[in-house]
Amino acid sequence: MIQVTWKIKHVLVSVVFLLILLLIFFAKYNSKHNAAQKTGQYLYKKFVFNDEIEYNKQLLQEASDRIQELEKKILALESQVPKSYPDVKFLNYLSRKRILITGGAGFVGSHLVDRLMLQGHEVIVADNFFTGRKRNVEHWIGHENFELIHHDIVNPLFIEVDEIYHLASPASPPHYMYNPVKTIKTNTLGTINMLGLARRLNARILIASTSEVYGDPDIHPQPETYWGHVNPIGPRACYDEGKRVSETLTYAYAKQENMQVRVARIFNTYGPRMHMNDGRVVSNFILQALQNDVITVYGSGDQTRSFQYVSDLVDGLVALMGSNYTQPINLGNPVEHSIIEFASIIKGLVGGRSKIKHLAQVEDDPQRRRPDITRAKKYLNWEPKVDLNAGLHKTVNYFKHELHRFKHSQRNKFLPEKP
Ligand SMILES: O=c1ccn([C@@H]2O[C@H](COP(=O)(O)OP(=O)(O)O[C@H]3OC[C@@H](O)[C@H](O)[C@H]3O)[C@@H](O)[C@H]2O)c(=O)[nH]1
Repeated sequence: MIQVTWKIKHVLVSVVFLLILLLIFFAKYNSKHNAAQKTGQYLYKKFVFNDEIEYNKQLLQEASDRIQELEKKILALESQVPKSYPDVKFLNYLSRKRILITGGAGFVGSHLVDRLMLQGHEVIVADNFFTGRKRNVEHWIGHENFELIHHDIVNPLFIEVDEIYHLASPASPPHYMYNPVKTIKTNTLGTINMLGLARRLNARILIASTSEVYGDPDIHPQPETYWGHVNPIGPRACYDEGKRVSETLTYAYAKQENMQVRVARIFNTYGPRMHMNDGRVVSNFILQALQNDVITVYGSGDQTRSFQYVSDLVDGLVALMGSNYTQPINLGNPVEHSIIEFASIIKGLVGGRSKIKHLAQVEDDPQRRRPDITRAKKYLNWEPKVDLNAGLHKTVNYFKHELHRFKHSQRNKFLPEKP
């Protein structure tokens, strides 16, 4: 019995001793294993993790290549699907005209393209895309009555047409001042080329002139008989003197070559398809208000302008081309607003938290401008129909949409710079 107890004790002591040995072994093994784990993590971070970044980069690159490939395929497929166009009127060959619009991809030009296409005419657009955009006329690309030519009218153009609307020229002050020599060339050489083309074809030509031919006027409102008050060497001269020469050339050709000419003096015009960085007051104020930026009023804001909606202008241009009236005609809305008042109108319409900020006055900025439209009423039976609120409402919606589009594109660098 004593021997059995001793044996149990002996076994127990041996088991305890073994357990202690095992514990020591496990403790040592664990600490070694932890160290190894730490070293492993370090090595993993140093080499494998970096590899993982490279690997992810590679995956992204592959994904982007694949997306590009798919986009190309979608474009190819889209070009096979017959495009649908707005319904154009059918005109027989006697009433259908071939009409050239220079600057037809621009703001005003593209609205004129729409009107003439819908009427059933064949329209050819010549544009150098300095301020015009393919997007403005893309809904007509591929239509059998439509043609788009990438052409700078400073160089001659040889085509066959019945009528020419010569609209090509930058029109916004920051744009036309950006390259004044080019602006002068467009309005002199470009106009000579178009008048030469019209003479060769015996085509009727309408020249887009401007209210800027009146300069900073000392007669108010401005009738067409007013000769203007223009600084010939000021920063605006490239445009206002350019357009004055354009008019001079037009009447010189008309007299010398017995041509059919029309001259529209276009006053401040606004509406959808204005460029996001057009730089003129309507687009600036709307974009500033929509983004809660300060509204930039140049000078005191007491200077005045009269704003016409683009569809009214297009009505006037088409009516003028179709009329027998050959002297210059004002096309503008006679409702006049001061610029500070205009800023409040935009703020009221858009809402938001924008504050008005006065910046330095622009050199040679005309102080008052309002068209006398007696001539247009009498000879074209034309006057503007769209009131400011309705026109601005459409324009604000257009710019809202543009902002949304640009937010989702790389091109948002084109947004007007914040002052
Ligand atoms: O951010 C702005 C932009 C413009 N303005 C002011 O608003 C007034 C209108 O300026 P815009 O740049 O819109 O246009 P302007 O009237 O000076 O020229 C225009 O005249 C008629 C057209 O032929 C042309 O499209 C354009 O030359 C100016 O007094 C200008 O100083 C501002 O106060 N803030």
